[in-house]
Amino acid sequence: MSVPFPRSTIIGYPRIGPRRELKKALEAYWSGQMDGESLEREARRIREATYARLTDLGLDPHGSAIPASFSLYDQVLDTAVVLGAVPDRFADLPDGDGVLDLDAYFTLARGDAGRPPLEMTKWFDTNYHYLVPEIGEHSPFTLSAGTLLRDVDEAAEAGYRVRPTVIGPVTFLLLSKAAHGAGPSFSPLDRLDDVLPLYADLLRLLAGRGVRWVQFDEPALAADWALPEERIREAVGRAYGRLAEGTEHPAILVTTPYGSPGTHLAALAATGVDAVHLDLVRGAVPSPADLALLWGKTLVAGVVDGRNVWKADLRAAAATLDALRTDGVALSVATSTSLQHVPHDTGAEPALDTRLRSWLSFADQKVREVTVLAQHAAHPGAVERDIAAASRVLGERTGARGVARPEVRARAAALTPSDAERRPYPERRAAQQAVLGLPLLPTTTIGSFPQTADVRSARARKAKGTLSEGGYEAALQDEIRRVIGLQEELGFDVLVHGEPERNDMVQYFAEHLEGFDVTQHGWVQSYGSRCTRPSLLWGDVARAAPMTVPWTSFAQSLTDKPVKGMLTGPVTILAWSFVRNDQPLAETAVQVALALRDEVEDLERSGTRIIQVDEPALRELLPLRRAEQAAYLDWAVRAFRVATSSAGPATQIHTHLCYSEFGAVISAIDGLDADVTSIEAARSRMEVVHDLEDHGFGRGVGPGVYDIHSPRVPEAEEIRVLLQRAVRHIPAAQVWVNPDCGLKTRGYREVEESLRNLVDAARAVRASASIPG
Ligand SMILES: Nc1nc2c(c(=O)[nH]1)N[C@@H](CNc1ccc(C(=O)N[C@@H](CCC(=O)N[C@@H](CCC(=O)N[C@@H](CCC(=O)O)C(=O)O)C(=O)O)C(=O)O)cc1)CN2
Ligand code: MET
Ligand SMILES: [Zn+2]
Repeated sequence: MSVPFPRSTIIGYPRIGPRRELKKALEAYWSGQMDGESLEREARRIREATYARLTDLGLDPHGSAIPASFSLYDQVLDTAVVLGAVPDRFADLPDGDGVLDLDAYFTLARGDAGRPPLEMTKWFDTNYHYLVPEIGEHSPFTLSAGTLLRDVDEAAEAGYRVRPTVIGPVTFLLLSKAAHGAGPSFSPLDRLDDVLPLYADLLRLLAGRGVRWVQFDEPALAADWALPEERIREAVGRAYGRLAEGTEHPAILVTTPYGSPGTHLAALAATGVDAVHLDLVRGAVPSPADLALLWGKTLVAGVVDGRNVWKADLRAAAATLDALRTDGVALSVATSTSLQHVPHDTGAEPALDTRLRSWLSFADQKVREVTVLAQHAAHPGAVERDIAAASRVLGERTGARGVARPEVRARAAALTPSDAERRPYPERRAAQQAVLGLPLLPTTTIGSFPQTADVRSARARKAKGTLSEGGYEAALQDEIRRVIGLQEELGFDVLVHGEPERNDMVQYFAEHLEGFDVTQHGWVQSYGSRCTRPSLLWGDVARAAPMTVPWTSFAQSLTDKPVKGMLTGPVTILAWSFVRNDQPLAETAVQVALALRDEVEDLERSGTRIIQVDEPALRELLPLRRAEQAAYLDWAVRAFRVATSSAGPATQIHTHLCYSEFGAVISAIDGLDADVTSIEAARSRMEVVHDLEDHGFGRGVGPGVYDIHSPRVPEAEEIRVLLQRAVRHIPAAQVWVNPDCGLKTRGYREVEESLRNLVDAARAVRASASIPG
């Protein structure tokens, strides 16, 4: 019999540190300013501080309630390393005593001169990015559990019995891609039987270290995949049937965050696993029949939202827990997902409006909510005061000024279909060509130029008050002058102002729109050491004044070439913010769209002839279950069109997409009705042009020809080959030439050279392309 599962837990905690200590240590190490020993020491300090903090907040330090969920870079990479699933090109990396050396680990994550890193992609429907393991038909697996064992021992030394967390075998293989050279019918899940013995060995090793509970994360069970559902269900049953066999292993918790496991729940419940976690925020509350399946196990009820920052409705959560009370099923309380998606502590935000702050719950506050609800589950009525206090706050939030603004709602309600409709494309195309007179294969960039240390430091000094508004503005104008000058010198056809005024493409707009607030320290890991501060969208959204017009107009005053206005689209603004949870996303999207519509009108009025509205997160919010996708794409496309459709026919609307595979949503992209769509393509060697061709995409497209995620400078010849490939599949008259994405994370040296090569390549192809019609 296993030891009981703790009454309260969380399934993961932020790793970056309350003041981004891990980010700073990693970047210092990578730049050679910190040695490996110091980095390891800092990481250990962060882990121990986390255990101490979680103990203070009420998790049992000895009862396996604290997850050992730390990672130096990414949890999927960590599991790949545990399984020895390292692609061939890294075969020569040193691996001493079962612990991959630090530099080897970072080489997998970041690549080196001769080797590209593992590919990075979105983690479910979040703004977190994981590294994609590459699994071939015969890739060897070898257990390398050193880091996991070290974490357990180190915690024990400090007085904690923690719960190791690993990505479960089904999710690990579903998230992997087939290694280069695998047959067309191969899928990494075919290797399930080859990884299970390693997982079983791992369990034995952990048991030997005194571990009582192990957590296997299986978020993949909450999504639909290309493989048939039965195939995955069978894999779940086989995997956990095997791992839960016998008694010589720690008890097993399987988590299913980000949605409902659907029919996989029965498969899981039929195995000997000891506890199952359900996401009861995004996923459905199980029926009595489903509950009966869990007889003899612990149901770890994820009732506290791990994706959002609003104080929990404790009364509703308590009612959910009451409904789950079932004979023979032990109940434990948890978060719906890992807390890696939320900032550490609202206590770090003294500058935030006190009213708004009282509505918020970051990671540390959520741990408290979990422990309060666990007390309710054990002794109904015991925490009535806390529950009543939470309801009071919720009531205040509902009635607070700015949360429901009649004029904003009336405007959204008055929208008609024609407000989301522009003139037919052929008419627009002719009008735009008359105004713009662009050459074949026009060249442009995606918007941002390198964010220099000077620009960031100017922004930090302005925030501190040591640089005046005027001084800041002058510094940014200097930067815009440099960016315009550079683009003119390089010979670009459509220029940008470079976005130096933006700390982040979403936060900048949040700082200028009503209904939003921003935090000082609310950082959330996006990938590796990179973080964002998601904005807080708490009220009805409206635009008080133009947000971008002065910068764009200033840039336009410096050149005769057209300067593109640059906005972030409604879906992306929602995806990268913490959004109010008291109304459907679709309604909030329309409000943001209307605020952007005002900006589009002002840009147009000030003489801007081209306006780009970025939607890199269009694919990110796509529901994990197919059945819900059409409804989402419908409102997402409509929001974009509401934002852009007031533009006259001669105004050219661009959009930009990146950070995802867009093949699955090509129809929706077409539905945006943008005149020009730039889309990430260089990293995948132009694969997307096939999707565009098959779809018969009829308007302008700029498949990226320069991978901006790496400091490598592409040769003109290489870019020319990509462009040639593009014009073989898409009529040259439709093709634009641009990088994959913005240049803000790059340095000027490599950018200048790369852009010069890009313009050279465009000229070469222009000279050779036949102009149809
Ligand atoms: N929100 C969002 N999500 C996104 C993206 C994106 O651009 N934005 N891109 C995709 C990939 N994700 C990314 C996420 C973050 C970064 C990134 O570079 N983040 C920066 C922070 C950018 C920022 O907010 N900068 C601020 C504040 C920077 C800062 O740390 N300031 C220092 C002081 C600065 C100084 O004195 O030099 C401090 O506060 O301590 C600014 O420029 O003003 C980082 O982690 O370092 C890149 C890609 C998908 N999701
Ligand atoms: N306009 C933005 C930029 O160039 C688009 C970025 S998409 C992540 O940075
Ligand atoms: Zn982009």
